Amino acid sequence: MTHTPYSKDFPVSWDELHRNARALSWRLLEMGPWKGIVAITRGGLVPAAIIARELDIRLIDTICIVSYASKGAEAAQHQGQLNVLKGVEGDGEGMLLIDDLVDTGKTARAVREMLPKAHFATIYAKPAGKPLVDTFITEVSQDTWIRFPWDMEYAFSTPLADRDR
Ligand SMILES: O=P(O)(O)OC[C@H]1O[C@H](OP(=O)(O)OP(=O)(O)O)[C@H](O)[C@@H]1O
Ligand SMILES: O=c1[nH]c(=O)c2nc[nH]c2[nH]1
Ligand SMILES: [Mg+2]
Repeated sequence: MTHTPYSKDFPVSWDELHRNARALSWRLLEMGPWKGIVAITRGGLVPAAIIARELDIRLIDTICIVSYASKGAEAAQHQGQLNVLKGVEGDGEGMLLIDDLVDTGKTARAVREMLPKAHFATIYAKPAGKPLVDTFITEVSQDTWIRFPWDMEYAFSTPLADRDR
């Protein structure tokens, strides 16, 4: 087992994610109008779809970027080099830049440089990344790993009394 900075798990259900994405939509609606959305793949895709539906936005583009390993639950908690597979044209004026979360802020810093005039919004923010986000809904501690519903499935839960403590 390799060491990661994450000691807490924060599982998020589809219901909870939907509710938070709608709460974010309410905030963004008041700040609009918006010309379109740039979703940061892949984590930003689901929040972007919900926000686009709520704000009636039809123009949706992507920045395709990867920084955390994707093979296996533990490997996923290790950040590597940022790899931008696809960018977007322009400076982001009037556009919403949407991601699921900011953690260290490394991804946020890179996308803000690419689209300096865009409004950057996420559902979740950890303290190190928080200053880089214009609007977010829920803060979690830096040592928390958020488990998104698309990364989980229903499984047996070991009773608390049987777990190593
Ligand atoms: O603030 P940071 O430390 O840079 O981390 C945040 C980024 O990490 C995750 O993406 P990831 O690179 O794992 O790719 P994915 O969206 O395809 O899961 C998440 O969706 C954010 O985009
Ligand atoms: O699913 C995820 N949960 C997280 O807490 C996180 N931080 C960076 N990248 C992440 N991906
Ligand atoms: Mg991502």
